[in-house]
Amino acid sequence: MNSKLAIRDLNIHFGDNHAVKNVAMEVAENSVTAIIGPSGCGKSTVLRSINRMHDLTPSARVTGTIMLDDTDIYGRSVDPVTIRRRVGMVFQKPNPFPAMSIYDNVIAGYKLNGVLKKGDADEIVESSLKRVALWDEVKDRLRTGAVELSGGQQQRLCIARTIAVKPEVILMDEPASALDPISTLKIEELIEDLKSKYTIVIVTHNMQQAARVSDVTAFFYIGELVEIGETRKVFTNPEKKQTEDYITGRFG
Ligand SMILES: Nc1ncnc2c1ncn2[C@@H]1O[C@H](COP(=O)(O)OP(=O)(O)OP(=O)(O)O)[C@@H](O)[C@H]1O
Repeated sequence: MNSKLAIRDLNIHFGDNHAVKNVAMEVAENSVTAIIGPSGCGKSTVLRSINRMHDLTPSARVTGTIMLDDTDIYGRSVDPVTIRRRVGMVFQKPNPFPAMSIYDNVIAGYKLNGVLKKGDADEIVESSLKRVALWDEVKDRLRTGAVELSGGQQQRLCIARTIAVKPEVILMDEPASALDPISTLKIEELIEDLKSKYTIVIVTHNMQQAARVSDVTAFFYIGELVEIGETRKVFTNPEKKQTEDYITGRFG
């Protein structure tokens, strides 16, 4: 397996709360890994550690190593901004910039980071929107506000904004949980399509979704990684009783 991410001895505290305990896992390049587990087990906390989002939370303390290829994400000389460019994130609630047009939302990452030539911007907007299958729906109204889109379209726009800056890894925190079934299906199809180019880690509460979209599933319980393996195996023949109890709906 060609590892894109290698997590070792990961511990995360919020003050006295030891939220993530001794986690070790690897994520293969161009794969989809689903993180599942009951509410509060640390799924989002692990996900956010992969692009150093906890840097923004004063009470958070992260120890251990997370290797992104050969880069230790928490290495002393590593700039978190560089990491966030390489590791993009999509949130539960679509969060386009409300004052910006569809067009400007797609290239927002460049606007914050410097100048972009008009021709290059046009090309990035078109290719990113095509990649998320939104181009045909919005190509005639690129200058209208992003908030005029439906929730599902907004989420695809946010994914377009994420991929526009050419990340290597995309983290998704319950990206479809605020969407209707048809929009959810579109996001799931998109995930399948995106993995040819990106490495994806997705947190989901929806076990059918985990089973549909992921190659590998990691089951967490009270801050610990209980089991990680090929999704088909985890769902049909888990190694641990806790995993089996969770996926069969006995708790959670
Ligand atoms: N910013 C924060 N400040 C303090 N504690 C936090 C913070 N974020 C998470 N925690 C704590 O870390 C633990 C794990 O939370 P986390 O959100 O990762 O769980 P989760 O599995 O993603 O839950 P859910 O499925 O409900 O979203 C919880 O005890 C939570 O209270």
